[in-house]
Amino acid sequence: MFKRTLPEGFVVLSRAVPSLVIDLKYTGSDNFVGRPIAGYAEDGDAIVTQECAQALAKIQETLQDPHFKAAFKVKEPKLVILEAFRPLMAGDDFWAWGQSDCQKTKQAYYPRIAKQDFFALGYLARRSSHSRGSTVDVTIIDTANNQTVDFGTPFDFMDELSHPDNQAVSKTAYENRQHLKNLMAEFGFEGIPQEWWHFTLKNEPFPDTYFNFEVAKYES
Ligand SMILES: C[C@@H](N)C(=O)N[C@H](C)C(=O)O
Ligand SMILES: [Zn+2]
Repeated sequence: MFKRTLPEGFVVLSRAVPSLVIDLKYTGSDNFVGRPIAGYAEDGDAIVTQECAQALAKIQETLQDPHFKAAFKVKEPKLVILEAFRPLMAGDDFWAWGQSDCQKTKQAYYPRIAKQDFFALGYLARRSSHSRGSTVDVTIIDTANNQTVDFGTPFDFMDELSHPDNQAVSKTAYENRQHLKNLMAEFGFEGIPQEWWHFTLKNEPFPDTYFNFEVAKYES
């Protein structure tokens, strides 16, 4: 039987750090395009570099610290991975969708901007840092009550309100974003000005390489 293997240096996140919650959005239709994205199998694994997985393990552990539980006002916090490695072919799919006329997700994901502008405004990249394997999109859930921490906007809401430093969100959401940024920074991740959920490992192992293998089920 055919067994898929990952390129050297990459790991399946659910095996490397079983305590994380994995909820990849681009394997299905619950996303800003409204359908699965090219390069993602329905049962695709979250994939990252070894270095990224190690840092995420430490973040998940540190989230259990009373300081962070109090900061986020949660009892049993878990880091949720919404997006991890993204193949280049997905970037091409996003680009083609951005040029198309389909507007079925506009109200939910980009009510105040045109989707053609996502790339210029920095909400989406055709050659994304995700394709280098050390970038993740995250949120936090309290598994004691299944409530997601309030970060002010839904994931992938393409709007100024999602800018981490936007002060038009509630004080709680603004502070939660700052706590998340600090937690991620403690383990080497850096965010971007447009999205509170998007972080790249600064010391990434493949800073100049963009990969194009599928997000599928992998044996190792
Ligand atoms: C689309 C969003 N989840 C994201 O990751 N945006 C950044 C800018 C990217 O595409 O690299
Ligand atoms: Zn991202």
